[in-house]
Amino acid sequence: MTAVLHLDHVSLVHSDGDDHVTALDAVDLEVAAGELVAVVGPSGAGKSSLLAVAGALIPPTSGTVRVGGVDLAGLSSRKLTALRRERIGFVFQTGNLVPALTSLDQVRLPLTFGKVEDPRDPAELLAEVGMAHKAGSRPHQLSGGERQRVGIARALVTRPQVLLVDEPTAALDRQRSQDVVGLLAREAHEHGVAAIVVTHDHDVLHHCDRVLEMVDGRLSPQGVAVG
Ligand SMILES: Nc1ncnc2c1ncn2[C@@H]1O[C@H](COP(=O)(O)OP(=O)(O)OP(=O)(O)O)[C@@H](O)[C@H]1O
Repeated sequence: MTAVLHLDHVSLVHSDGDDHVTALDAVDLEVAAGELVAVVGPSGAGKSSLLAVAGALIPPTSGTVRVGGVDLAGLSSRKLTALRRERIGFVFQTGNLVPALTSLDQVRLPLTFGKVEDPRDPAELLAEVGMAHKAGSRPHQLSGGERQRVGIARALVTRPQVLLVDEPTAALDRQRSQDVVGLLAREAHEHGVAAIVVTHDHDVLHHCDRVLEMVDGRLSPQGVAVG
């Protein structure tokens, strides 16, 4: 399998005056096209930092991040913005939808920021995530699970190579959590997306192809002590 997302010895140190916090400590990670990787771990372990670095939102302090073979360190801020828009999809805890927009317009939104080669059809995508019947609804008319589905469709409309998902089930009951993570797995597998989902929810891990654990900024296969 081809790895789409490569992190090679990535460290991230947050500095605040004389205070230094190592959020990521020499992280190596490869995620292949069509693979859903779960990252679990205690609060403050560095999981959000991992998504921020993998998603080209924060440059690492050291190490290399490559998306689709492109080393992010070599890119201007304009090129980084374009790469984020075209190749990376983000899904946040609560869906992060725009209050005034209908579900269909939420999914169209990423296509209005600039030219996208070969986007997916927003209406078809909405149907694929089981939300065609709510195409005209606004976020306040949707349940938490429905908002997440719309947020997932929005993240996928540009056909990203990489999908980064932060705690998608935090606000959901058990059944909806299963449905949402099952949907993420299906989308990753069927559309060849390299996906990472950060979660505290151990009930959804069976949907994922691999489970990694982050402790004190270090990443290891779940159940393996970090030394
Ligand atoms: N901007 C920042 N400045 C300073 N320290 C930061 C900053 N962002 C994160 N940190 C620190 O880096 C470490 C990792 O934080 P991060 O948010 O990545 O953890 P997390 O695993 O996502 O936690 P949670 O599960 O609570 O969301 C923590 O010690 C945190 O306090």
